[in-house]
Amino acid sequence: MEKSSVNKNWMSLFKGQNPAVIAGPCSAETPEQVMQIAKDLPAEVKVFRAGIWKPRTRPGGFEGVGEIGLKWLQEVKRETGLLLAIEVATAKHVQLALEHNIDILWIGARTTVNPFAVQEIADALAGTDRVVLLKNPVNPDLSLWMGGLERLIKANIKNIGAIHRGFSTYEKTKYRNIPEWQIPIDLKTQMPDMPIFGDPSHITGNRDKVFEVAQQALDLSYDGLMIETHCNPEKAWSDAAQQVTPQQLTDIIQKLKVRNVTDDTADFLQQIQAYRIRIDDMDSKLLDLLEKRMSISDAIGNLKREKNVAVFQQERWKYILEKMRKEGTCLGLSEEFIAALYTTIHQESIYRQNKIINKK
Ligand SMILES: C=C(O[C@@H]1C=C(C(=O)O)C=C[C@H]1O)C(=O)O
Repeated sequence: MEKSSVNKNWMSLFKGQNPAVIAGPCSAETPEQVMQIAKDLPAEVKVFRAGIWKPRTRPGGFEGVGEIGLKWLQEVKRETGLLLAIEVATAKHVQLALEHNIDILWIGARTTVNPFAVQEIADALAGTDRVVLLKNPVNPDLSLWMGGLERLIKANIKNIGAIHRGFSTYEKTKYRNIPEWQIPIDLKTQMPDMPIFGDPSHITGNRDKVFEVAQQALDLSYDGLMIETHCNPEKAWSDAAQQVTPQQLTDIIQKLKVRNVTDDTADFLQQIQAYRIRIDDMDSKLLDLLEKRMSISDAIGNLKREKNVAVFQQERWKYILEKMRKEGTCLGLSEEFIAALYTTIHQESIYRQNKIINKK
């Protein structure tokens, strides 16, 4: 990965606003609609978004106004000075976006899943100085997300970034697309210079929850937010449930707390250092205990080998998981955490015993 070729300089488009906010309707509907929303947006917003071509899950829905909408957006830019952001999904979209001086082009989650499609767009944009943002793929696959970004980098597109819009699930959950925060955290770890935007509208699918997810994104030091905004959300031609009004967006931006990367005061540094020493000490003890537990599991593995007993013991595993769930929740630890922790421990334990039992 050519890490050094990613830069955040293009973030200056947001004129120092923190958080950087891209806002506007899910879809451009009419010239009046885009202009009204653009004019009503709070002054903190410097980039106007609107979908021109809409990839719908099933045919028959509103598929976007198409090319004509680009002229309406140009009018918005002329009148308000807002920069423009749209989604592109094909080389043709890219060509039209470039011709109409769109400043930020984003690649949607349904496109990111297809490396051929991302490559086609990267080729069409090769060497551009426009900003290109890539949404995460709909499925929780970090490599696919990174692979798309790498295709943009390889096409010598300098001004790039990622958008976290959450991941599809078959089950109904609290949100429309589950955030799986660990995936963008891993992306940040692997591509530290990559600017990342949160898309609370698509994660939540519900305007009442946009604030909480936007705040969570800022708590993780995201560089910006994309928030769908419409003057009459209930009547919107697409994504009616998740769009906020310009007034609601103003309230959200005012309420959001931007976290500092760190704090230089002696008081903070002293306190955090003291805590971290304790955590380091406990981590060493945890590892020591885990190693001791694995040694006992190895001994059980040897015993099973001698007596020809199966490695996986369903009843015992069920008992441990239940017991630890109960003890854990009494201690204020979440059930999910206990389940994930013990599943990992059990997997390793099984893996080691398997090796022992099959040793030549
Ligand atoms: C350690 C054992 O083997 C396996 C590993 C377990 C564990 O690590 O706790 C529990 C049950 C078995 O699936 C055992 O049989 O007790």
